[in-house]
Amino acid sequence: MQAPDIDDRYVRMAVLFMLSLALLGATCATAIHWAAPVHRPMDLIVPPAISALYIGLIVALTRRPQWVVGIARIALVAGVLALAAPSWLYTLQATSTPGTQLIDILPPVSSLFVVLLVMLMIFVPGRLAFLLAALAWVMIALPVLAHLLLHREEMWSARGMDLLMAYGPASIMAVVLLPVQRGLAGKIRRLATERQRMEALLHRDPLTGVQSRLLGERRLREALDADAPAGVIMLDLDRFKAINDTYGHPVGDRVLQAVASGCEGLLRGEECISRWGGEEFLALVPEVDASGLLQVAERLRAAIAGSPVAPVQAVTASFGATMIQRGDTLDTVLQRADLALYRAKEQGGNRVEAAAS
Ligand SMILES: Nc1nc2c(ncn2[C@@H]2O[C@H](COP(=O)(O)OP(=O)(O)OP(=O)(O)O)[C@@H](O)[C@H]2O)c(=O)[nH]1
Repeated sequence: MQAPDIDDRYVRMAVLFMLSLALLGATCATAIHWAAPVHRPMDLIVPPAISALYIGLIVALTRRPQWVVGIARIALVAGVLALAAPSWLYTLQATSTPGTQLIDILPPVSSLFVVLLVMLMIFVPGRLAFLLAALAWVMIALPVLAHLLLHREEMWSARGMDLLMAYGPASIMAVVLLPVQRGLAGKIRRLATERQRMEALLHRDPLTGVQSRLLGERRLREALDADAPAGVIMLDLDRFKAINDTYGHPVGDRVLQAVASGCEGLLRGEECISRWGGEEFLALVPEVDASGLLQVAERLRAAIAGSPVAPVQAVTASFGATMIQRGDTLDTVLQRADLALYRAKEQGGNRVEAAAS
């Protein structure tokens, strides 16, 4: 069976809480039955046996948290059996012993039945949950309800009405409403996955596969906010229009892809490159000084110029590099890088220019 996809830690806490409560209930029942003047064999066996089992399950859960779903299911099966035994036994006793009323002798376990159904709906996947809920209802609720319907004076008593509500409408509500909640939870999970997918798409440039401008701007803002040295390099392919015009757009696309992946491959650690527009890219270089930044730019320039993309004979790019300065905004730092890039273009391209500080 597939484990439900809910937050693991929360589920473990909930199961531990449920087991502890059940243990407390079973221990109290054990003490009460031992102290009672009349000892029925079942009262002396079921509560201590359940207590021992739940102690074992709590120990197992603390040692092997990853077993949580299996442990919860064992607890559920034990719970069904522990609730079914008194239901049948006390009903038979009340029916067969004149003067004995079921509402007087049945232990106060009807609310536990509703809790059991809720846990079933949470921990058992798909249709099996409904099947088990129906089985639990037949094993636990049916004998009590049948007895009450056949003994109207018991049914109309306060305890009788309480049992009727718990084993009737309250149980049905749990079985009907929880799958609705489960469906909504599934929908929320699907939406979250879809959102992650959309975000991933927004963060990648579809043609080159490097970071999108959106993510690039976000990283640049983070660098502006951080109190650490960093620099940016704006690069623009030289005479790219001519490449498109001569060899066609598909070749131009291949050049962009080759340049992007080549540059990305040369960057290290936290350094990153984003496609800024058409044939323009922006590299962000954290933890660098001015001369280190120029070295990175020079490395990129040489790599592009040294790796022609067939059939294009020569691919080169111009670079404008600037350090991020105190008080810079996105606009001011980009403007400085742009001006430096413009100077590199003016001087014939295939060169790196540092921004005037
Ligand atoms: N193949 C291809 N071409 C693109 C893409 N985006 C923009 N371009 C082209 O890039 C060219 C940019 O031309 P320009 O701005 O004149 O730049 P340039 O020819 O490189 O000139 P300089 O920058 O001055 O060297 C245009 O022809 C655009 O159509 C793209 O995704 N794929």
